[in-house]
Amino acid sequence: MSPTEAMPTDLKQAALDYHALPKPGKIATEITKPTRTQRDLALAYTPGVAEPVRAIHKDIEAAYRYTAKGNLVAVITNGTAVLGLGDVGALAGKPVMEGKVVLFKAFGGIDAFDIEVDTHDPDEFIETVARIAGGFGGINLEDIAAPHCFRIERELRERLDIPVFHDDQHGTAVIICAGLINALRIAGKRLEDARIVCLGAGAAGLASMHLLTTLGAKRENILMIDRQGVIRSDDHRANEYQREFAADTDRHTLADACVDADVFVGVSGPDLLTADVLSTMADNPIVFALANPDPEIDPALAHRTRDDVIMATGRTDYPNQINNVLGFPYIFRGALDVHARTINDAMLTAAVHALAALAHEPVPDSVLQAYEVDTLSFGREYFIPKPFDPRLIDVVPAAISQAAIDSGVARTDQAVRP
Ligand SMILES: NC(=O)C1=CN([C@@H]2O[C@H](COP(=O)(O)OP(=O)(O)OC[C@H]3O[C@@H](n4cnc5c(N)ncnc54)[C@H](OP(=O)(O)O)[C@@H]3O)[C@@H](O)[C@H]2O)C=CC1
Ligand SMILES: CC(=O)C(=O)O
Ligand SMILES: [Mg+2]
Repeated sequence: MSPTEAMPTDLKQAALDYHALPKPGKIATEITKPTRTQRDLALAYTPGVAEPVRAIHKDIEAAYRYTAKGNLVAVITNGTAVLGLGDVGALAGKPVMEGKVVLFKAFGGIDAFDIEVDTHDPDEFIETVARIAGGFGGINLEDIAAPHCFRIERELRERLDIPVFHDDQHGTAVIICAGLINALRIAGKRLEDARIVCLGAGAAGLASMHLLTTLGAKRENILMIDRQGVIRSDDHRANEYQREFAADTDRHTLADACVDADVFVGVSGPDLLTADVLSTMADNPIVFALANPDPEIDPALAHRTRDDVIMATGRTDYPNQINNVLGFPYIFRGALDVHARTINDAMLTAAVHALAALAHEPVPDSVLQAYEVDTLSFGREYFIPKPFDPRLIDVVPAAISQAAIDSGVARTDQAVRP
């Protein structure tokens, strides 16, 4: 039985009530200026509002000074890969997008709007986003299925001079890399030698394996798998993005691939890693079962199967939550603080190392209280910071802003937080 099937009905009902009451949805807008008097209105609206209009007309960079642009991110989806639920359509993706808006605000202090674009045509999607992007300081693409997500992100990056960031690719990649650096240390293994199996060769899988190789993982040690099996160089079905990882191997199935593997990364769907297959992995196997809401293997089953397993999921209710919530609020915070034009690999790498290092530091009491535990210290049950860690907002954005400045993509060389 998967964890969600095991989820009590009252929790499912509580989730529906949470979203419905006391008023529908999870977000609203907030006014930041006085609006009580005739004079307030004359400033906020006509005639006063004409002054910032003229200033921006003369110099578009003035939008950062006179509008909410600099602290505003659009969370945009087409609903084609919503969590692990698949192509549920743009509107059904809205609760997740509102959720991302909540997390941007709660963890990053960033204002965000969710936008659901109802099209399966990547060109229509790109055109829609490009035309509304100017009012935002950044674009967070969310839950857009591979392979369209790759072209959508590349073309929008080329067209826009604000960060365009596909969270499921790069946010996930950052957290997987940070978690894996630390998990490998616990296992007593090196990234350079690790034999890695990645189940899911879509947005999250391909971006994560790509970032891992830039950090030292060997491409020849990685096997990528989708519904058809291992992506091999002698089959011709791989798309242009998967071909980077097409392997010279006679292993065809997930079971073949996992024999003696050091690491399993699951970014696919529920209950796909069986106990039998986990049994064949190398000693101290690292299992990141990251599909949401149901992981590739129930952690309880994994621990019953192997007492040496080093385990993480994408969920909040188990130890070691490898989830992009640890990434996007802080990555955008660091980027917005220096009005960055883009988010590049140097910034992602800075985030990886900042997150990995923080897990080695003593854990603040507020985190222990939030998780109702007496102690947490670096080890099998804690190798990635908790989302409620109050140090994240200082440590990660600072590393991102500095990397943006050093790599020449910041508009200012001093971080300014609105
Ligand atoms: N913890 C976290 O922070 C994150 C977790 N995820 C999770 O990762 C999963 C994938 O997301 P994303 O990459 O955006 O989606 P995509 O649609 O881009 O890719 C999904 C990939 O998973 C493969 N897959 C799906 N079901 C199976 C299966 N039964 N057997 C083998 N392969 C399968 C697909 O193969 P095929 O093409 O053959 O169908 C495809 O390669 C989701 O469950 C999502 O919740 C994603 C981002 C962040
Ligand atoms: C966490 C997330 O972004 C996902 O599962 O799609
Ligand atoms: Mg997502």
